[in-house]
Amino acid sequence: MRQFSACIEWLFAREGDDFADRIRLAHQAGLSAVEFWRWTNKDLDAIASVIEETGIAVSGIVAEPMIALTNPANKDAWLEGLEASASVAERLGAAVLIAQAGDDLPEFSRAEQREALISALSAGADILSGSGIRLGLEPLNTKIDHVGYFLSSTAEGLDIVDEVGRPEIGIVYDIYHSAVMGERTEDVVGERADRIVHVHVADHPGRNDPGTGGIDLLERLNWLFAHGYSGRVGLEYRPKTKDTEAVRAVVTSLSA
Ligand SMILES: O=C(O)C(=O)CO
Repeated sequence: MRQFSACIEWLFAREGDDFADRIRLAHQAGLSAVEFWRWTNKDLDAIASVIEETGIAVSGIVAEPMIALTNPANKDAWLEGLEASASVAERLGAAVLIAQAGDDLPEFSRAEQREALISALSAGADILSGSGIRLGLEPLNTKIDHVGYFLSSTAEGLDIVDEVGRPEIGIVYDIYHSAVMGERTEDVVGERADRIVHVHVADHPGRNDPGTGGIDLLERLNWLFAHGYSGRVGLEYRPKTKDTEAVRAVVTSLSA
């Protein structure tokens, strides 16, 4: 059965609720996993205790600090943060850490930035080795949400992952970002679905609930699972309503 993970930065975010409350709501809605972005701004004790209470899983968190890996000067600070992020992931049972490449920096050539990225990720693989945690580099769209970001191409992200050549390093494939960039999943992923550590979905336009826009999300998910992806589907969208039933309907509509 396809497993879903609610991104509680947006889902179940009701006024006055803290993140522990959002996790409880996700559990009540029948979700088996949640994910969130930064961990340094969260009450980790409260989160750990609600995970214990509900039995829900944390699928992934973001590796901090979120500094540009495209800048070689950031490597040491990022690696130090990665160690701390991996400890938090271990504590919460999260198998995925998300890495963002950072902006395309005018003071460096594209080749220099790619080199910096590969060097940071390779050293990051040493830190994660044996932990069971995989780090996913996330391509993002540069047309709407992340103008100026270095990595908007899924194929280039996969090339970088292949150049690093370590099982600990993969990509997060966000179908929304990919579709906004005009990519077709089968063209850009090809035979490399096993390098995807996590998938995100949202519809376009609006980055709202699947079914509110024009992306063929179910077909793309079906293709990914048929071609070797076996992880969770992260519901990372801005919900149009705060209605739990709407989340359930999304899960049903994207289930195999
Ligand atoms: O920052 C974004 O837009 C993301 O997709 C984070 O996962």
